[in-house]
Amino acid sequence: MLLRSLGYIAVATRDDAGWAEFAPGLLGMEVADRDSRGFALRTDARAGRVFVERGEADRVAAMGWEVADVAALGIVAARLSNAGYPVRAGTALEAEQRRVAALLIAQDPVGNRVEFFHGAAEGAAPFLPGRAISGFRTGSLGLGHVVLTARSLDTLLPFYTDLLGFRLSDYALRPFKAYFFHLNSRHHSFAAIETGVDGFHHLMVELESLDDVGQGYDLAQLEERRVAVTLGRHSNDHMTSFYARTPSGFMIEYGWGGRSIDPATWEPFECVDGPSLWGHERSWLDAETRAEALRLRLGAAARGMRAPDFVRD
Ligand SMILES: Cc1ccc(O)c(O)c1CC[C@@H]1C(=O)CC[C@]2(C)C(=O)CC[C@@H]12
Ligand SMILES: [Fe+2]
Repeated sequence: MLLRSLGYIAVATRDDAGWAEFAPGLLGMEVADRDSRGFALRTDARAGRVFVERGEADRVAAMGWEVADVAALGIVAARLSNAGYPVRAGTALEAEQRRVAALLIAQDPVGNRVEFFHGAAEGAAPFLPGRAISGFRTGSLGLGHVVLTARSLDTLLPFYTDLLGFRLSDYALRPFKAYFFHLNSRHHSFAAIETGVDGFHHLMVELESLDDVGQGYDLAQLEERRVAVTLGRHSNDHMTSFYARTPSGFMIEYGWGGRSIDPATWEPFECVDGPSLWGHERSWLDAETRAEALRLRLGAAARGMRAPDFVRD
C-alpha cells in the first residue's frame, strides 16, 4: 500500500507542562529533546512519535503518514495535486522538527493538516519509558490509530479512500455512522465518526501488556476527570482499552490486545452489535443514557457475543 502506517501526530498546546507530566507519568512515553518550543514524545526507538509544540490554542496540529521512500512521496504529491489539493514540500527545518528525511504537507477536505513522510530518524539513546511499562506495540503497525469526527463522512472520506488508498475494515451505521480503515495488519489506523462536528476524537496507542493498561487505568482513576471512557473491549478490533482526557481536550485510547488482520484477504462488513463487547462507559453521559447503553450491550452479551481470549507470555 502507498501509505504504510500512522507515523506520528503533532499537538499544539497551551499546556506543555501538563503534557510533560501526563505523557510519561500516565502513558509511559518518554519526553525527549525538550526546549522552549516544546518536546518530542517517544514510544519506541524512533526519535519522536508525538510532537508537542507550545501554541495559542489546543489542537492536533498534524497527522503524519509514513511512506516507503521519496518516490512514494512523489506519487502522493501527484495524486493530491491532480485532485486539486494544494501540496507543498516541507522545509529542511520542518523535516528536522518531525525527525524525518523528507515530508509533504497538505490539508484534508475539512482542513485537518495531513503530512506524508519517509525516513524517520531513531533516537540517540534507546527508548526509556516514563514509567514501568512493557512497551508500546508499534513497528510495522505504526504508532496506533487516529479517529476524526466529521460533519459529513461523504465530504471527508473520499480523500482518504480514493486518493490515499485507505482500505475499509468495517463500518457501523448506528448509533453513529463510523468507518474504520487499515493500511497494514492493524485493524484500523484511521477511522471517522459522523457526529455533526469536524474535529479530532482520539489517538489510540497499544501496549505490549494488559497490565500496562490496567496500571495506567489505576493511575488515571487517581485523578478527577482523567478517565473519559471506562475500561472496555471493542467488538471490531478486540482491543481492551480505556480513554484518557489529554491536557488538550482530545482523548488518548490506551489499549492492549488488538487483533491482527491480513489485508490481502480481509472482507469489510457492517458491525451491528455496537462498539464494545463490554465496558467503555462514557463518563459525560447522564445515568439514564448510560444505563440504556449497558442494557443494549448486555443484550448482545446474552446472544453470546465474544472475541477470542488469548495469552501472550
Ligand atoms: C467503535 C470503535 C471501535 C474501535 C475503536 O478503537 C474505537 O475507538 C471505536 C470508537 C468507539 C466509540 C464510538 O464509536 C462512538 C463514540 C464513542 C462512544 C466515544 O465517545 C468513546 C468511544 C467511542
Ligand atoms: Fe479507537
